[in-house]
Amino acid sequence: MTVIQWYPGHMNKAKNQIQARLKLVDIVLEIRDARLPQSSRNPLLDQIIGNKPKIIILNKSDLADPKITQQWQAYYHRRQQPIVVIDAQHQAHLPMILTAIQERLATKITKYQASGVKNYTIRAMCLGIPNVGKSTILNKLAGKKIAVTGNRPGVTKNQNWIHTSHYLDVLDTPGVLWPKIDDQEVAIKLALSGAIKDSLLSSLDLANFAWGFWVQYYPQILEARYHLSATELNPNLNLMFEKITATNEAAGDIDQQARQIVQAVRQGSWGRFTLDRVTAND
Ligand SMILES: Nc1nc2c(ncn2[C@@H]2O[C@H](COP(=O)(O)OP(=O)(O)OP(=O)(O)O)[C@@H](O)[C@H]2O)c(=O)[nH]1
Repeated sequence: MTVIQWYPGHMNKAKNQIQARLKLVDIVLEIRDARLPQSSRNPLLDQIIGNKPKIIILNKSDLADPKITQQWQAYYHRRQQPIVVIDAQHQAHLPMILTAIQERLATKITKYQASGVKNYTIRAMCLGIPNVGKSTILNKLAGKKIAVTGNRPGVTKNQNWIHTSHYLDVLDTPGVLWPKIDDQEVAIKLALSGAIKDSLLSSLDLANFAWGFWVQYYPQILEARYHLSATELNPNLNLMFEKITATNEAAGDIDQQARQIVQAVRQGSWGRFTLDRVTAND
């Protein structure tokens, strides 16, 4: 996982690099974490890419709550925003990206075909915040391990095209944008999913948030894991420490317990989860 120290100068540099490369492509693949369909995006991205066609790829779907992923798919369908849900570790999921590109660029492709161009190439680039799986997706598209380099601030790279086995070329240099973390809740969600460094937030804050969230959305997991009855479960973690310390996995002082909770969430020991929710008004 890479964590970038993000300053306004860096942001501008990344923006300029991405904008320069945008001119080379027909379509943007915006990679997000399926556990955080909203928090793992940089809201500036749409401003940066303007009218360029875009497909959202919700990656790491194997870690997300499948019911909520379906709700997010419906949410973006309602907005006519193409979206693909994948687990990039599975090669078999990748054709879904190609299909979505074909659909999104159908008019362009039809034009090529009508004018007799047989060997047309569609060019794409991946964009996203750190750790969402950009390199993994590029490697899978390439069908081999390639040296993927993000546009780290201050580093100028030559870009190469990855020729996939189809009519699609993808830039081997993904655009990296820092997430918008001026909101404490977004920062906590990103830290719980491993997108930003632990040291940016206290484990206790993370554990408190996780506990409250699980009590609300996944209570059965906590009940089973910490041998609690439904009536014992309290959303306030401070009131629960004594009870959960009785289980092996959450022993030690409060800080230690908090760290264990965060680790358990990250490792998936608290099950699959989605921290961003579609609300009734969406
Ligand atoms: N479970 C799961 N893990 C994934 C998936 N895709 C990527 N990963 C893992 O997530 C971590 C980050 O993946 P990368 O491909 O390095 O992410 P990136 O966006 O290129 O990250 P930066 O280089 O920090 O910008 C790695 O440990 C991957 O193995 C997925 O679909 N499911």
